[in-house]
Amino acid sequence: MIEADALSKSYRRNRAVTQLSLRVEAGQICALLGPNGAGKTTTMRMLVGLTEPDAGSVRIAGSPVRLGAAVLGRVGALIDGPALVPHLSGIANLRLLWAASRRAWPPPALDEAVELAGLGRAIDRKVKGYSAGMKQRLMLAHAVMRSPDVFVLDEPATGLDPAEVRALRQYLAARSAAGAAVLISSHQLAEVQLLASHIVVVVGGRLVMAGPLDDLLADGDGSLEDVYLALTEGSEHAAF
Ligand SMILES: Nc1ncnc2c1ncn2[C@@H]1O[C@H](COP(=O)(O)OP(=O)(O)OP(=O)(O)O)[C@@H](O)[C@H]1O
Repeated sequence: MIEADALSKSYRRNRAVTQLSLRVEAGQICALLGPNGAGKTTTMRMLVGLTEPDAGSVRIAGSPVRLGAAVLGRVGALIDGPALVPHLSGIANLRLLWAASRRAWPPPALDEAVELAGLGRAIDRKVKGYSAGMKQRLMLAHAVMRSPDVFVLDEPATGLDPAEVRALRQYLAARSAAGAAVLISSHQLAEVQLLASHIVVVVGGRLVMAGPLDDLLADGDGSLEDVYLALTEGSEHAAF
């Protein structure tokens, strides 16, 4: 469903991503892992047309991706978050963001999205009174309310409490079981180990490992943290 081929992106002379290819098939939950500055967000932005690659290509469900491409209507993306309007309520913000799709309100999975966001009656309160976690949950609702079958989520669990993290994990597991392709970035390796079927590790903008989680864990003592730290050891500062 998600196919990225040889993506490269530089910011001035800083090579953020170099020749990166990855695949996420229907039914897979793929975790994109790497140290700070490894190029995860840049990669995800290229996958959904927010950043144009210098080289390489992206296809989703077989269609080339560029900003405004129709296929992006199938994608639930959480990257940097949409700009929220502080003086509008949570639900009014969702309505405003949905208006960009030029489809009739409400979106197909609005109820599910609002429930996942767990904002309760706060959905009708102004966003300027929201905590960081509440804003994150509203942005999550924005990503899922269109009932996407492709997910590109950059650190979606940031600011969520344990119950919300579990609800998100269960939601994504159910969606992937129903045939969705999910790509998620995270630094929470214990959570990733519970959620992901596949792992992609990037360091300094380059792919260092990709494959099924079970294969990755088979050689060690079963800890994703140990495997990940061995793969990325000494690289933390190389990315800066
Ligand atoms: N808009 C930008 N302008 C200039 N440099 C950028 C920009 N966005 C990212 N970079 C640089 O590109 C590299 C990759 O950054 P990116 O945000 O993709 O990494 P990341 O893996 O998502 O990091 P983190 O785990 O901290 O979120 C870094 O060196 C970063 O400083």
